[in-house]
Amino acid sequence: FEYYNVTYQPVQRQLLDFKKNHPRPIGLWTKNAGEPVDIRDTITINSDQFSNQLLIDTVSTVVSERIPERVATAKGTGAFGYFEVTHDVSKYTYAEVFNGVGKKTLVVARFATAFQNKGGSELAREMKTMAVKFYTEQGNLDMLSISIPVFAFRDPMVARDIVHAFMRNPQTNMYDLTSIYDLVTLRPSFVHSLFWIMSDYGIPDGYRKMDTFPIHTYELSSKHGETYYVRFNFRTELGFSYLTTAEAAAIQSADMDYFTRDLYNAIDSRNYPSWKLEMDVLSVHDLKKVDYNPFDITRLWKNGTFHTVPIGRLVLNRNVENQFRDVEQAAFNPANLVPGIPGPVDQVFRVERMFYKDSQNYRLGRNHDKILVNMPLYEKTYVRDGRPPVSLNMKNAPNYYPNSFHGPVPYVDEHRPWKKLQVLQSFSVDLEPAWYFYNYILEDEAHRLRFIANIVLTLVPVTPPVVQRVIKLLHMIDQSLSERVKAGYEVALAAQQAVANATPFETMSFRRVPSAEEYPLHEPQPLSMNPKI
Ligand code: HEM
Repeated sequence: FEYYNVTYQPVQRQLLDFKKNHPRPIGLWTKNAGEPVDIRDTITINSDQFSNQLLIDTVSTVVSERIPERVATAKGTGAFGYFEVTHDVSKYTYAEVFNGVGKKTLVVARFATAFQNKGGSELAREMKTMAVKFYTEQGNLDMLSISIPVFAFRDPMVARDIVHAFMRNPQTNMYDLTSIYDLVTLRPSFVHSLFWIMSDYGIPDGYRKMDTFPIHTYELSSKHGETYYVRFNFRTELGFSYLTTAEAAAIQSADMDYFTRDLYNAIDSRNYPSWKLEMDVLSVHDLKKVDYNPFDITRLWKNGTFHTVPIGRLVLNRNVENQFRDVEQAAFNPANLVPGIPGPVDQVFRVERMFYKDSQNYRLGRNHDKILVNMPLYEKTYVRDGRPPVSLNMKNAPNYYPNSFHGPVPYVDEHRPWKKLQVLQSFSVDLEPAWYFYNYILEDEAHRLRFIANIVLTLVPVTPPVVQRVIKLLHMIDQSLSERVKAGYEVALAAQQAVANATPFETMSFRRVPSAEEYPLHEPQPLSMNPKI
């Protein structure tokens, strides 16, 4: 391998690496049913194509390679790794995965950017995500987390509207800032998360360098029957770092896959990305004292009302070998919980419990839990049949419950809490968290300026009545913020106008090749009137 150039990035030399690891062809090529391929079948021009099974296999499989992309977080990548318990948290939960310092659990993690389609840009200013599936001895625990600590809404009814407004316009097929700001001003619960996105937290410098937050307030139970309410945080051990809008734009012009590249290269070079997992804790006693709703996923918990407990480390140390098999087919479901973690109690979670399954049934099929990457370490169910994969389909075991013939039996979880908190939420929107964010979470004037510049930049293409509503909403949050955004917006608009005036738009034909247009066969026909339009 004289041509093996070690200065290539790992992503660029994957094929060379494969060849290095396999000095000879990996075997005989076969048709789909296993018959070895004769070399004369590989070229089909002027042959009896209908008798060529290789051709039929090839074309019929390539045309059906695609499955629906995820409706959100379609553009992503993933890796395997492990979670190691570093602190004793048995006081809070009896979940095996978090018990026993030094204990390691295999995980698969998927990273994505929220609203891009599969081929989209990772440099977009939007939420990034990390979903982790812990293959625990008590079943899969899935934690879905996002790169900012608050969510956009707490009424699940708007889940569809955020997907529609933040993704492509049905006519123009373009991302449309007008629809985004329109929805934000009509549903002001969005504004707090939008503020986080408009700040430096909106474009982290790659997946490795972002903190992520599972958002919901989870109920935990201890083996002594105590209940705790916690918010988990994954804190990157590399330290959070971000890209400015200008830096991101510069990178994007050359590399829309910057985050994927960075993650793959780092893992391949053994710079394993890692996060500390910790939790902010409120006891039932604390819960009664707080003057805010700790289950509201659009707001932060107030400093001084909770304490933080470290749990362990997440380390990603193995790139996946096949993205489709292990990442595209991965089905993360926040309802996949384990004993000791009864899970979130808010109303958004209740809807997630129902509809992640729905999305995965649609995307991957009803038996998605039997796809290799989703299979738990141990599983015995009464689920049978349906579209493949069916795995062993429980072979000849009894297929109904209860039965008296030794099919799988339930156990008694002695520590399971017998009370369930019922959380009621109010519809009113509190703008104080957004005010607090602008004045206190943005740590200095320089960050505030970048934040304002990012808002201004995104307002320029928005239709003026919606801009007015944005300014009004900002005014209700903080008067000086709205004045600064308004002033910046007017300057940006004037600058844009000046540029437009200086360079009048001209159309020019660059056609170099003859085309049918130049040799019309018939006069253009008027479009027939379609009564349905
Ligand atoms: C009613 C509320 C919600 C709905 C309807 C919803 C819907 C969805 C859907 C349909 C997917 C694609 C799932 C798939 O096909 O595999 C998804 C992915 C995701 N969602 Fe949500 N979501 C909701 C709330 C949340 C919340 C509160 C979080 C915060 C942690 C969240 C974080 C994520 C993440 C991290 C992914 C990516 C999973 C992956 O990488 O495969 N979602 N969501």
